[in-house]
Amino acid sequence: MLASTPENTVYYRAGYSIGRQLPVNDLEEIPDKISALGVGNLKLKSVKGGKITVKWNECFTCSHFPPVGQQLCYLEGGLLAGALNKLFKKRIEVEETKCWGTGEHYCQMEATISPVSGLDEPYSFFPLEKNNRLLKDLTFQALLATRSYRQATLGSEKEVKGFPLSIGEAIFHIIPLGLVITDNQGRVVGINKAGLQILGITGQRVQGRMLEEVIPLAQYSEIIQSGRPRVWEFQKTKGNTIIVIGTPLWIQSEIEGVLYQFFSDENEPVRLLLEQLKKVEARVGHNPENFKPAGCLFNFRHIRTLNHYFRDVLSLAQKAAGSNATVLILGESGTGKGVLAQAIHEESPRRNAPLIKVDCAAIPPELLESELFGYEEGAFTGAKKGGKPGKFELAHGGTIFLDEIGDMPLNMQAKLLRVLQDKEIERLGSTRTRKIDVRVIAATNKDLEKMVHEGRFREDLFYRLNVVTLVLPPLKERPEDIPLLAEDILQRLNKEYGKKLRLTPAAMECLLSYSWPGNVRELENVLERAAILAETQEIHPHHLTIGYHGKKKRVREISPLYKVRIEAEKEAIIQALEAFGGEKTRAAKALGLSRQALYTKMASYGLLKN
Ligand SMILES: Nc1ncnc2c1ncn2[C@@H]1O[C@H](COP(=O)(O)OP(=O)(O)OP(=O)(O)O)[C@@H](O)[C@H]1O
Repeated sequence: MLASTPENTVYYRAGYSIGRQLPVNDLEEIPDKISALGVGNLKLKSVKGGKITVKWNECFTCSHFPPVGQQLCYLEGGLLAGALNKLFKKRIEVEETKCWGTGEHYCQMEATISPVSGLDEPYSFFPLEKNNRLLKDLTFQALLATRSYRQATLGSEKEVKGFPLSIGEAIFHIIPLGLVITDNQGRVVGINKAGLQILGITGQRVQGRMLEEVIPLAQYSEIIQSGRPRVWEFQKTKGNTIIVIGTPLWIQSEIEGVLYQFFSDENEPVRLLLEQLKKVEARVGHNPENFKPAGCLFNFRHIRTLNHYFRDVLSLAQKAAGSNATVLILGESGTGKGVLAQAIHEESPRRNAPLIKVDCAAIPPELLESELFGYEEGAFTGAKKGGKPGKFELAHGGTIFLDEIGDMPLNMQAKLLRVLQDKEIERLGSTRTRKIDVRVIAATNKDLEKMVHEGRFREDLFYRLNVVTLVLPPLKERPEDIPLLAEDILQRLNKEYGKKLRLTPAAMECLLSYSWPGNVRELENVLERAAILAETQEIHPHHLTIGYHGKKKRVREISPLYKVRIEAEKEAIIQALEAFGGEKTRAAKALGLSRQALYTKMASYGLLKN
């Protein structure tokens, strides 16, 4: 392999990951696609058997260096290996056979294609799909490191020779992203300078310390166990949010360690990258049971309110978080019951263990028992080989969030009660009991007391759950929070859409005059829609498509007819696209337009993503 030291490996792998995401359909395309990233000019020199030779003129990394007597172009080698792997779906090794850094006039890379096929993806750093802008941004980030190196070392040859680190090490330290490498026991093997700076631990000795001491909420065991990259974020005590991407470092078929890259969320390409990652994770259903969506942890700081009653509820919740007490959260749909459950878990001593969500209303009653308690192999037709652990087992040591508990069938309520009393479960089809240590948070928008009176909810279970009860007020009872929430939501949307939207006083008036039957969720939806509709930086009342039933008074302002027509057209296009899952041909047909006419209108209304 081209990269020989751990630091060079990091660089090679970053290139590999980017290369793998280039949209290439045949070998001839690869030189152009890589050249377009701004890393030099590539030409295919020869293709013989399983060997492909590429000439690399003006290679970015080494064309800026005086000859230093060693190979340098790890990022470039990785890029080529990644792109070839994508094309051939086979393991590729790239060797740098000539390099400017060793005095040649161009770099030459030789790629060897393994005869064994299979979609080999050992370095899955950045699952970005086909987003070219991000690819370029990331390549650029990596290139910045080289440039910094050049600035640090250019001058005299003596200076380069006198540089105390290997080139790879130098890059590792100069790269403007925080990097930490751990071994497979979670011990820190290396941390670069940006890393020390971002974490604010400059000067302290971290080498050899456990990762948790360096990066809070570190998820190294999950990465080692699953072999998959993870993304999460944490908040510095005073300061911005830090986003961490942890990637397993495979050496042959063993995970030898984990590379953590971390960034501050102020960095635009990084924020975009994170969003992309979240979308990919959501689409592939990555770890669907885990209620900790990467980068979206709610804690008490995120739940802001000016309402006295709600403040009291939050203060009780915060006290309860420190204990093991069962919590029952009541409130209308969309008031933030799920958000509060997350905040309680995050504030509790169990925060480093899983928070597992079970939506009791969404799981068919006949499956609920096996979902909650798991099953043994052969327990029923179609049971998975080896059996399956239930949510209670998965939540061991952590918290289980039983959402929509009011929808749990009576027979399951009896079984749940037994589990809560005995603190042990039995998988379906098994006689073995397993001890479980799980904290329970339950939530519902139903009137449980009424259900108890009507015999639809077990009284004993109700009292078992009703240890600490938190009742969330609907938004209409805390209108003073609307500006606060709107501001938070707009801030997030502005980041998401790259806009600087603000509400006009009339629009704010509109929000305040509405009764919000769908609570905070509805407010989020209304603002998200407005963010798409707004053609300037201002959100006006006519951008707020507020549900008719909840209106306290008329909110639409009188507008010139041409504006009304434009808004109506825009609205119809959005609706049609939503109805056909974004399929433009079908949406165009339903709207009585040609596909081209639809594109033109979408472009003029700012509905085309760049
Ligand atoms: N205080 C808050 N600040 C910011 N966003 C919030 C807040 N409360 C709720 N939200 C947002 O409102 C939406 C609904 O919240 P959540 O799912 O927690 O409500 P819920 O009461 O559990 O709803 P349901 O009963 O329908 O499951 C979420 O998208 C959440 O991000």
